[in-house]
Amino acid sequence: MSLVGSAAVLDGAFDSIPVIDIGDTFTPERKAALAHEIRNACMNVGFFYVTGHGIPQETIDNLLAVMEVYFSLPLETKMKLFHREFGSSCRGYAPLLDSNVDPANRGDLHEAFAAGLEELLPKENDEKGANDSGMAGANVWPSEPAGFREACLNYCHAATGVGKLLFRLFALALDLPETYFEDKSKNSATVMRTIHYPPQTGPISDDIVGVGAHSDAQCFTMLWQQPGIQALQVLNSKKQWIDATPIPGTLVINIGDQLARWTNDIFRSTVHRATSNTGVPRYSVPLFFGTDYHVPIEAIPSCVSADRPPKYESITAGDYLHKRLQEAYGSTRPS
Ligand SMILES: O=C(O)CCC(=O)C(=O)O
Ligand SMILES: [Fe+2]
Repeated sequence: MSLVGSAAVLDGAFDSIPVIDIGDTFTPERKAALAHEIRNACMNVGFFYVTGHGIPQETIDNLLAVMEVYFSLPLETKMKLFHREFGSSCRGYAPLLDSNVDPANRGDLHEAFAAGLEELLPKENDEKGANDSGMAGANVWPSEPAGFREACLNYCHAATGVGKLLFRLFALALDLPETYFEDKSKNSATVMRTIHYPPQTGPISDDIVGVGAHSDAQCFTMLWQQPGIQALQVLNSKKQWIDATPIPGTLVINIGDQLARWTNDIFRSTVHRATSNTGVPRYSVPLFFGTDYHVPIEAIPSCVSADRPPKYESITAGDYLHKRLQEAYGSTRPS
């Protein structure tokens, strides 16, 4: 069935999130079968877990270990890299209640540290800062704990490899050449956020939650979430919150608003939130994958028909992201 035809029958009334093994992409047949599974997940749910992603457990364990130490540092130490000093929420430290993605919320009850992809051995002339424009710029790194930068970058490099594979599978899922997104995401605006949610107890309140109901702004997100702690929930078309229970060894992938725009909403950018009242801290690590700053986001022809005309105006990825970050960080009411 055509993409537009399939979209008409899938209604987003899911009650579970599919698990897809991406470990075997060695033959064109296997890739095509995987792309089909991914297409269904993106059209009906907008979320799926992946197994077989190949990120070594040691890389994840090392990252969690440095995150725990980093977030336990005194606030004034972390505030030395306050992201508002650099004018980019994609770099540096964001304290509790700094962002607010849901206007009905009082602020997002988490603190985070953000960085982009860079080589482990810093280059003398880093082209990234020059090329990424407002989306990124050079990273900033805390001087403690030792090994923080290496642990973050090791994870970021491994996860970016998975992201590149997913971009290829998304292209196949959209009946496009496998490399469709490759030249559009060369200098990709990958942003990694390490997040700490402090312990919250009592009933879940919509007034102050870990991260309020939102959809993600970039093309797609790859999330590592701490095993054993339920927090992430995904909204279906019946307005029910479906738990995205952590499954050890998996990553959670979700479509963001830019890919929804590319696909004329055939791929769903599904609203989600994270909140936990377990009384223990929680850590998670989303990586947001986008295209390069000047790439125009406009409906892919296979996602358009006479019955489904383009829903969105063309906008560059950079301008779009800039607007969304203003909304999330500009409307913060810190108390
Ligand atoms: O921490 C989580 O489980 C989700 C985080 C999230 O949705 C985000 O950062 O966009
Ligand atoms: Fe999100």
